[in-house]
Amino acid sequence: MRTRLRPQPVVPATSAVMTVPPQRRPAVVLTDVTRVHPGGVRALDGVSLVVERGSFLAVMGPSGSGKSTLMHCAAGLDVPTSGSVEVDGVAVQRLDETARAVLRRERVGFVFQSYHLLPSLSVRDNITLPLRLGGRTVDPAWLDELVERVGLSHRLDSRPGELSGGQQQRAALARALVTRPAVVFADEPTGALDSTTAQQVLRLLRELVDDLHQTVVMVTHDAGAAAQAHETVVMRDGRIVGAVA
Ligand SMILES: Nc1ncnc2c1ncn2[C@@H]1O[C@H](COP(=O)(O)OP(=O)(O)OP(=O)(O)O)[C@@H](O)[C@H]1O
Repeated sequence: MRTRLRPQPVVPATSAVMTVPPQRRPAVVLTDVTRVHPGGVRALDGVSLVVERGSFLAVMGPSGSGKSTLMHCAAGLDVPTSGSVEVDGVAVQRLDETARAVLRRERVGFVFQSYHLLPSLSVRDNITLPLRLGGRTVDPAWLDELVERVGLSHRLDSRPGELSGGQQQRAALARALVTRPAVVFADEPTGALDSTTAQQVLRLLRELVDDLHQTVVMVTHDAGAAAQAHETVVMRDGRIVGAVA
C-alpha cells in the first residue's frame, strides 16, 4: 500500500523527514490528529495517515464523517486541536496564518467541484495564476506539457465561460499542478459533471499521478470515482475505519 495508516514514525516526524531527500518525503503525514470544532463536535478523532508521494488516495464516508475536516487539516486550511500535520516535511501547526497561506500557495494544489476559475481571465492566465501570485516565473516547457496533457493547448486564449464543464475542470487540474505541488486536494472534483465526462476527468487525474508522479487526495461520495484511485480510506465518526487498495 502506498498510503500507510500504521505504523507511525517512532521518532518525531519532523526530525525523521529532515534526513529524507525531498523527492522521497511523504507528501502528507497526519499523526493522531483530533479536531474539535467550536460547539464541541469532534470531527476528527485521532486520525493517523501517511500519504506517499506519487499516490492517489480517495477519502470516502457518509456525510458528517469528517472528510472535509480531514482535507482542511491536511491542506493547512485548518489546524488540529491536537496531533500533528506535516505537508512536504513542514509542520503545519507551527506556522502562523500567513506562513500557512504561503505553504498552501507553493506546495498544495486545490481542485473544487465548481472549478473556481476566474471568468475574466483567459485559460492560460487562470492556469498560471498561482505562480504569478507567488511572484514566480512560468516554466514554458512545464506549462506546455501540462496543457497538452489536459487537452487544452488550443483553448489557452479562451475564457472559462467558453469551455465545457469537463474542459473547465481540466483547466483547474492544470492550475492545481502548475506549481508542481507536493500534493493536490480534490474536493468532489467530478460532482458537477455528467458520468462520461466525470470518468474522463478521473482517468486524466490518474494519468497525471502515474505519469508525472503527482500526489492526489480526493474526497468523494462516488465509489466509481474512488475506483480510479490507488487506494481508498473510509471514514466514520471522525475516524478511518477501513482502507481498500
Ligand atoms: N466549522 C464547523 N463548526 C462546527 N462544526 C463543524 C464545522 N465543520 C464541520 N463541522 C461538523 O463536523 C463534523 C464533520 O464535518 P465534515 O464537514 O468534516 O464532514 P464530511 O464528511 O465532509 O461531510 P459532507 O460529506 O456532508 O461534506 C460534522 O458533524 C459537522 O457538522
